[in-house]
Amino acid sequence: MKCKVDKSILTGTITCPPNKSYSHRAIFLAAMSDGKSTLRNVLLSRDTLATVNACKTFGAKIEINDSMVTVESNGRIDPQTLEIDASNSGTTIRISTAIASLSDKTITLTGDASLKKRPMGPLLDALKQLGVQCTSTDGKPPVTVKGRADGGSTHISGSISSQFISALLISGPKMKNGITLEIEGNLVSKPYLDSTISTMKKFGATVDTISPYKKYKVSNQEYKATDFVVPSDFSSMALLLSAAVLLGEGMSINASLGDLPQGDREILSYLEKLGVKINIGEKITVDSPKLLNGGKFDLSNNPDLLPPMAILALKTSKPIEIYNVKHARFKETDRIAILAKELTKIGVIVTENEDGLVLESPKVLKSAELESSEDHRLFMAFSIAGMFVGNCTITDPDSVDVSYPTFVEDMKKIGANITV
Ligand SMILES: O=C(O)C1=C[C@@H](OP(=O)(O)O)[C@@H](O)[C@H](O)C1
Ligand SMILES: C=C(OP(=O)(O)O)C(=O)O
Repeated sequence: MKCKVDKSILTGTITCPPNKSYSHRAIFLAAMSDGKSTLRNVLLSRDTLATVNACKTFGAKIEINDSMVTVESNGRIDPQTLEIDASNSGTTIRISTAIASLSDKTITLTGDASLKKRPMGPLLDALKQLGVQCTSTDGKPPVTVKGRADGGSTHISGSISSQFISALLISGPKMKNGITLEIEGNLVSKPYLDSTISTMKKFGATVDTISPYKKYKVSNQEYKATDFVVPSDFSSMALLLSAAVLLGEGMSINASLGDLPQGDREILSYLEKLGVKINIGEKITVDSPKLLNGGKFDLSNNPDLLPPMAILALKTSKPIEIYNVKHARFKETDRIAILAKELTKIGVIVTENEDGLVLESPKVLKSAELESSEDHRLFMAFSIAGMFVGNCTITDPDSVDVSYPTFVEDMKKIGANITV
């Protein structure tokens, strides 16, 4: 499927969707807690519904009423079926794989064509050290695990994904010996570990940080059912902020920021460095210069900011250099390669490096068909870029149901010329 986008001026208020990462965590931890948890402002998307289905498989009773989700559980992991389909969600399959290893049944975990290309090896190697039998398809899904994970000491590479570590921390309290986890090399996407530990704390579990992002100890302990409010999602907001910078005239963003840590809040400092003034009041607005400053950006901690940062090259006076984000190649797609190829089509001057991109403003803007390869963040970024260039076609609009199902209708309400 494709959609057409044309030059647009965005005016009015748009509401940022709930945070996908915290929605996943709250559902998983509630499913591991004895009692009833009430989760509010939960993101309901293809990814988080995959987590709901996984948790129902683990034995939790889950009811969804608009954005309020109630989860009832006895806290035990008792798989009702022997297969979990995580659809397009890396977070779901990584965390579900560790939780599934808490039972003594052989559980298969799989996903869609994109997910079947995403690495699982480091997590499986770490689980084997904890007494779990694991198989994979050349290090990728479908994978199988057979517990019961007793726990103990394990080590894992941090160079590909923080989700492997989040998965082990989350399942640690349920292992009779707890876990001591050592992370080898430099951990990518560090802030997501802070999100994991913060959410675990909300559900009554403590993590002993022996050395931040290097070594953790989690003792055997019970999760406690609780009420949880999901904040707005800075990863999605980054796309709306880039839209405001490129297309906004009187555009504002509604968001409930909360106080839970979000690594992608860094988008605010990156935009300030580019010369954009951010106004955070009842709503969020931006004052953008005609041309941005350019600059160098280490996105090791913020891989999902790559698409919204890359399209800002459409109006930069100096190059935007993005580096230290090789792990963006292991998302729904190889985002570095696709951004390089597709943004070149509309005139952006792109140099692709192994760990990032150098992007210079177009000399001449060119309309084109941009292929998002069913990657939700690429579709949204390319749509915004297409509204700046004009007369573009963008493939795979349905991909947004993964993280921002109302993106097209919300954007149209503030003036986006986008026709699916
Ligand atoms: O833990 C999470 O919720 C996520 C972690 C990040 O992945 P990596 O840790 O694999 O970089 C991020 O890209 C993803 O969108 C969500
Ligand atoms: C990569 C993403 O999520 P996941 O890893 O959960 O698929 C994303 O939301 O961009």
